[in-house]
Amino acid sequence: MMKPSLDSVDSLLQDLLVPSSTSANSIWLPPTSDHLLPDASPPSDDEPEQAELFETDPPPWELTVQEDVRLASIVFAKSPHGPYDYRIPDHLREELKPGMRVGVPLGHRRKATPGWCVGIKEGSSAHRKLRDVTELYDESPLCDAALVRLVMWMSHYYQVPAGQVFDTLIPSSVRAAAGTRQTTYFSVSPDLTAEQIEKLPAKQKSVIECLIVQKKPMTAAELAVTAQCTEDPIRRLRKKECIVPEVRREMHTGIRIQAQTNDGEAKQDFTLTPQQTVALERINAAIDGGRGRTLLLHGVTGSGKTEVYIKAIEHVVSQAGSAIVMVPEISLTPQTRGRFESRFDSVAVLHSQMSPSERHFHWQRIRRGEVQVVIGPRSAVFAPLPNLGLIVLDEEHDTSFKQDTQPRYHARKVAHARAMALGIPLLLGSATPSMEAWHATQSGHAELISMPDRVANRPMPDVQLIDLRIRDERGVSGAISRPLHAAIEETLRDQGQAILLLNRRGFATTIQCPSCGHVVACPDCDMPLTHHRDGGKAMCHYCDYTIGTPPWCPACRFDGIRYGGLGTQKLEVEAKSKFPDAKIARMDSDTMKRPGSHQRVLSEFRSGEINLLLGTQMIAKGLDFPNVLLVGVINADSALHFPDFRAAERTFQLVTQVAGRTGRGDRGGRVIVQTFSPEHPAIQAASQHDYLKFVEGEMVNRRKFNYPPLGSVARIIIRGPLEDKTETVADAILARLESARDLLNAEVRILGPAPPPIVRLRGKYRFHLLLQASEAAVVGETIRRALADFKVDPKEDIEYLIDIDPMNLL
Ligand SMILES: Nc1ncnc2c1ncn2[C@@H]1O[C@H](COP(=O)(O)OP(=O)(O)OP(=O)(O)O)[C@@H](O)[C@H]1O
Ligand SMILES: [Zn+2]
Repeated sequence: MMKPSLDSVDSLLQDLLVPSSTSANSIWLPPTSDHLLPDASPPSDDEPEQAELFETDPPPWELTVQEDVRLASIVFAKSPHGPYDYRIPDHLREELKPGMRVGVPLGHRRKATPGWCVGIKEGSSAHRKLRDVTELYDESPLCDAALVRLVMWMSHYYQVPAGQVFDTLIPSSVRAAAGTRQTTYFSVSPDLTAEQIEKLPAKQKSVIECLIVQKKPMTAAELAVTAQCTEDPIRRLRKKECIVPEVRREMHTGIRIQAQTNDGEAKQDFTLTPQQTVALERINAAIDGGRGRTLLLHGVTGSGKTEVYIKAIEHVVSQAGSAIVMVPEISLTPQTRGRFESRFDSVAVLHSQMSPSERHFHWQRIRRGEVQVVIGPRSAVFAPLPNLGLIVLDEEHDTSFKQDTQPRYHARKVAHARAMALGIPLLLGSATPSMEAWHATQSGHAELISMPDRVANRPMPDVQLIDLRIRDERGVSGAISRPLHAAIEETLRDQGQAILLLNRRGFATTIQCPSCGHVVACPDCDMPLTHHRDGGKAMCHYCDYTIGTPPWCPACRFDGIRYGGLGTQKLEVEAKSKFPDAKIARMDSDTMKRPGSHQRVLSEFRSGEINLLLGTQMIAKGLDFPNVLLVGVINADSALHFPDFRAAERTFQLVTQVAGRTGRGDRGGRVIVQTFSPEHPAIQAASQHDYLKFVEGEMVNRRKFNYPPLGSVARIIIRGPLEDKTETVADAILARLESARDLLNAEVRILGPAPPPIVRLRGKYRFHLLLQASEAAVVGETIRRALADFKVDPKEDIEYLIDIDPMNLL
């Protein structure tokens, strides 16, 4: 039998799902297909070909009967990935639907292989050897037809097996039915006659009468209590088939919807500002328009975007619709939750600290249509709301919306695909829109809505740049410069609150021997270890490798080893000694490990128990505290010199966002930014609150090199335990990419293979290749062609990963 031709599968999908538009940026193009999958059958080259042994063609008189078979396309998470066709046996004909899990024979495997049904069609098995679907694992589909199409689109676009996308889309807690148990209910057999009942022994008779009176199926335990008997008569009735069992899967009663949370912020409802009113009108018009479109709400920090989202969702809910709101995980603060929970009857908040049964419970509620608003991080984009009317992506520029493991999807991109397929608006919101979103507004793929002013006529805070190259500015010791020191003192004196940003955790970021120069590094990643004061640990921030901090140099035994570089722990020590009366809290991923720690610190900050909050970018986003009179940025350049074309964009966003945490009340606010590069355009623009100036300048840089959003980039990472073997595979991939490019006559620039900035990670050597072209489809097709049947010898333990639209080039 023939192997399915990948080319044909591929080009079909390509035609179906990615319209070959000539528009500049296919990032914004929707999947638009109602179709499902092309024909294919599982590979069987490892099986003896039946045709060689027998005559398999059916005799002509059987052909007509065979025309009428129903086929299911099945995909798998592990190789081979499918889709392959299977015959649906008669007893599953009515039950099996796309979006369900099945078990099918695959190759020589003894046990049924689990897979997902992605399509059903009528067909003929006359000329093909088809095997049957043997198991059906779900009673109803785990995702509807629209989500199945989204899976197929993601699989195609991100070049990930559809089975793996399903496993991402449907949480494992749902697949495992976490928090449920099977219960057997009994009802009276319909065949049981009154005469037969009369003849039953007394106990059994009373059980039957019980069931008749109650008019509903009951469990054995319930029956025993109601009929006041042991379980023995029930067992006997069951054996005689006088009562029939029915197994149901039910949620534990133990799971409760989490109590509504709030950090103490008073409930609000205000009249909208004129800018908010206009924004809302335009969003509502899009909701009513019934077409898929993207809107970018560019509102400066403190312009009241959240209120606009809430009002727009109220509009959706008033028409019996529902909405998804995605926020960076870190903005899932009690404040955000509280604002939504106080305005809607039923909100489901999804977050990473949920237990599997909680997650499953919410998923079921969402699917049953009991939830109006789902709030969560990027994975909320898959929430199975039945009447979805709006998707909101708040802080759309945030890098946490890109998943950094397979499938490496971006929530913005997937949300766009889902919204367009459903014909509903996608609302992106940010004070510092990503270059991608901005470009979309400039190229006509998204509508721009601006809110250039803060609510209540509040001014943007003044920003003062401190040039750290000048000794007088820098101050004598420590990380807090003289002017910042004075400003903190003044703020504390005025009973105000201050926020200090330092985007590095730990105490010291390098541990180096001043005698021989040895730097203590991770044996698996070659990156310097960070010294953490609590517990005296030296940790790798890339793989969590941890040792006790060495008291002397491991290389030359010199005992004056030095801790260099500055982390939040060290800043905390400095702040405590410089401001002994201040109540200081540190917020970074080390102090925020325990569930609820976030909420605790933020409530204490709101109540004023804490007046100096310092931390990593965690404190830079979304927080809205009116009494914050000062924001200090300890080192604005920390992200500026990364080898990444987005370094300037990230710096601009971080500084603008953290600066935006002040001046949000009636008492005003100011910002002090310490930097070694005060003249850098990103820092200049951030200090002037000038987004337009920044994007315009940055767009020129991007255009020069055809970087996103003007072109499209993909990255292939090759990793393995031996450097030279890994490089050989990388070279082989390069050769294939080049010939695919030539074959397709595609204009694709291929860079590398080269070692990325992180040369070694978790003990694996790494190489990467970058592909660039003006259209995503061209990059994607080149990779698909090149790697369709590329296999690495499994003995060598070398992997390659495809990252479409990478957000991180380390
Ligand atoms: N129309 C209004 N009148 C008065 N206050 C308002 C109005 N709309 C919103 N606010 C308040 O203004 C503050 C800022 O709003 P919000 O937090 O939504 O800003 P934002 O645009 O999301 O800012 P950021 O991008 O910094 O997170 C909040 O305290 C909010 O309650
Ligand atoms: Zn490491």
